[in-house]
Amino acid sequence: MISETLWFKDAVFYELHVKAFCDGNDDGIGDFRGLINKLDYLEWLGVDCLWLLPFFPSPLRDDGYDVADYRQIAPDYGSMEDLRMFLDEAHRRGMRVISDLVLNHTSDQHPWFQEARSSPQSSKRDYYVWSQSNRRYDKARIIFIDTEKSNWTWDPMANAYYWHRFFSHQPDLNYDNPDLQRAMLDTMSFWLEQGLDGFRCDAVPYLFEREGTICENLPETHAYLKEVRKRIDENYRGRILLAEANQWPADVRPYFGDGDECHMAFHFPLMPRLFMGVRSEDWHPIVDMFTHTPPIPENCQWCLFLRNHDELTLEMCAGEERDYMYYAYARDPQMRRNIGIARRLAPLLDNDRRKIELLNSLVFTLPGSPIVYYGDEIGMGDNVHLGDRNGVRTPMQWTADRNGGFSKTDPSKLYLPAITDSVYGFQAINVDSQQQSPHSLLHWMKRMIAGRKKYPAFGRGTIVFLRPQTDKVFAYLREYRGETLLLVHNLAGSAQAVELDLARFEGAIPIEVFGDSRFPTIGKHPYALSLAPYGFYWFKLQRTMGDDFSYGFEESVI
Ligand SMILES: OC[C@H]1O[C@H](O[C@H]2O[C@H](CO)[C@@H](O)[C@H](O)[C@H]2O)[C@H](O)[C@@H](O)[C@@H]1O
Ligand SMILES: [Ca+2]
Repeated sequence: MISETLWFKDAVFYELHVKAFCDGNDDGIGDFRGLINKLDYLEWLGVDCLWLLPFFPSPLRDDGYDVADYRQIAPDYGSMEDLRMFLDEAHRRGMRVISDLVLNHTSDQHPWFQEARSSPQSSKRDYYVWSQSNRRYDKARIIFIDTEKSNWTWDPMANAYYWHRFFSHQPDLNYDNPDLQRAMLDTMSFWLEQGLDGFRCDAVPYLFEREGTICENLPETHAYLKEVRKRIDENYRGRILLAEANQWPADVRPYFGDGDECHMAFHFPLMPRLFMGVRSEDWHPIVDMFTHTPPIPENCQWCLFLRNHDELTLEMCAGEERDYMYYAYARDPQMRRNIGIARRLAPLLDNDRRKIELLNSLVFTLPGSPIVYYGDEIGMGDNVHLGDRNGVRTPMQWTADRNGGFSKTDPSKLYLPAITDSVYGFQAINVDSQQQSPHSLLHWMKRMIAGRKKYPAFGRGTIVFLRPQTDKVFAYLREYRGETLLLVHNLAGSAQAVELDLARFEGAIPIEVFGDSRFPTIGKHPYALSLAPYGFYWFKLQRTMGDDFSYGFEESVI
């Protein structure tokens, strides 16, 4: 029996920013009331869990990742009552909701920091990391290299330097302080009591600092996360922790612990390799990444994504690979941010519907749970001229009406301008028109979400990569409790013929799952398929009488 506490292994996630989704009071900023009005849409789409970006009071110098109060809601987004109503309505529709938990740092406007800087005697002084020297921890890299010159900033009021891994207005919290540790655990409980189903734990590798190390992934961080998990297991079973650790898989693996730390973690390095694989028409970069991915405990899951609210990060790409990604996907320097590319999915893929479907098919069928970034289900565009990462955070496009149906306010009052260009503007790309067209990308995404949810093997199964002669055809098997799926993707922009060694499945009938059509029975000889440019198949291998499907080939559990 599938355990309900492992729901996240079968779930399709959907990431959204409250402020960007729907404006319920027409002041130009999205809010919980607006979001409630759109829950029917999300239920219709079929997603299982919403991930909300930070919705707490904030000076918004890092779009809410600079938290000024951990226990309130930013007034622009609504009240606590609105949040509770939203959670009830989401839960009533069978959807779960997780939010960001910004553990590593606060805004410099947080009362803790204001108090801490005011006096060395303040009870909050030790909540932050202070020094008289800016040379400590000098092995730690600077993450936002496009804006920051140092991880230390001098505070004239405190008469000391304070430590920050991100923007200088985001002082790092000091996890060596037991009171701070407790305060953050209590913050977590506070939101779980309101009904949240878990957290995306922002920037988890950086919680502790130790001299002589790079100050990432330290044992102390894992010990603290185990405490966090313990509190969840003891009091909030079924809620989850999703680690945001932009690291190599071997360094992310410890965030799962022995199944006693985070339930999920993003697979950051896989993401650019999916784009590389399609651009170079070669499955090797993708499969290589899985060979670098250690097995994880059975009660854990990877989170797979194509795009999110940040730049398409290239932190986990070495020199040549990074150069290739910039060359392939961001020739215009305006598209680059920090170490990455600030573009949405559709423009990255030249708005080529075939490539958009192909890449989505990969994140929906490789081991892990997929996350869809709001707007990517309709192929929304971006605006590279907006600062920071704002170009991919513009208002959701609902209709062809004023402001794309996001808000009735004067367009000049929107928190960010809506996309209006002739290709991606809301007049051309919106939910309303795509809902009316059965062949739209939106309907296709809905069908794919439903298709994935029919087969537990996607969320729970083993994977075996087939190695066809051609580099252009990426094929693999997913297997779970006797259910075998065969996935075949043509990474090339030209039609391909392929022969797959499926002799072990002799007698089985591949059923193409979207059309429910039977393909020729698998025989002793290589199985021949032809694929359209960027085409792909999802097959269920249907047994015939007497098949036991015990193949004896090596299975890799990822
Ligand atoms: O709160 C600071 C930042 O935290 C997350 O950052 C992550 O995104 C960065 C890219 O923008 C990435 O380089 C870093 O490794 C991550 O921790 C959050 O997603 C950001 O929006 C936020 O600015
Ligand atoms: Ca509003």
